[in-house]
Amino acid sequence: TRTSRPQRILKAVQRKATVGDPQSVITAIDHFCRHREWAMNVGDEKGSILDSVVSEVSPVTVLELGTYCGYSTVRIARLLPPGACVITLEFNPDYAAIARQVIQWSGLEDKVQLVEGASGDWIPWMKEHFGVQAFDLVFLDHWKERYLPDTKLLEECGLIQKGTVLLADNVICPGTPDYLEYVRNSPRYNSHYYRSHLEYTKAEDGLEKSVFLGY
Ligand SMILES: C[S@@+](CC[C@H](N)C(=O)[O-])C[C@H]1O[C@@H](n2cnc3c(N)ncnc32)[C@H](O)[C@@H]1O
Ligand SMILES: O=C(c1ccccc1)c1ccc(O)c(O)c1[N+](=O)[O-]
Ligand SMILES: [Mg+2]
Repeated sequence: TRTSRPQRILKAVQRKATVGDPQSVITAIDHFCRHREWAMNVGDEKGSILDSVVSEVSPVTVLELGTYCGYSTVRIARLLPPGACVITLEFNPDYAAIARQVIQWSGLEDKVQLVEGASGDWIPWMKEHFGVQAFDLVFLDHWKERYLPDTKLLEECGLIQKGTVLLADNVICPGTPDYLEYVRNSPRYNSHYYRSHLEYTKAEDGLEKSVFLGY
């Protein structure tokens, strides 16, 4: 086919959403993915859980691992107070290019720092390059086998401190068994499972929220 799925998602946003209205961008993507083509956004059902965790944490600095088209980036950024921001990492340049346009359409570009690159390469530079002391919230939603190594890397880099909240998508489907075992068995995390469904489907999935308790 001529266009990619992310390009078709962007078209749906440009056709159906209002510039500067993040909710209309979210609604347009969810409608497209539910009625036209499934896509791996966190979606509306798990997205509502994400919203409640963001509101509860009211973070100043958020790290998102895996941007794709920017759907969850917009969900997070629309809830951030002035001065707060989300740094989102995406290593696929085509996806990053679409996400920039989706984020721009939502009018939230001032609250978002989209970094084109791999989490493993960029996490060690977060302090130096972005002046981040520690993250208040990390949303893990990139390739599932990277959840555990990147969590350990964040710990080693001192980017996870007492009170930092990790929120992980897809802990059931496709599943992140090694990550789940780690956060649920570690004495340094307090974990809770939010049962839900794989985006736009009836399959079980859920989010795992893990609060770092400090060393
Ligand atoms: C499920 S999609 C993200 C969906 C997005 N969080 C949402 O809910 O709208 C996963 C994305 O992570 C990206 N990705 C996977 N591994 C990565 C890594 N190590 N560093 C940066 N991006 C990565 C993929 O290219 C893909 O776009
Ligand atoms: O891995 C997939 C996947 C596997 C196979 C086909 C399509 C997607 C997936 C499915 C649902 C998600 O919410 C998600 O974040 C991902 N992902 O790629 O990171
Ligand atoms: Mg996901």
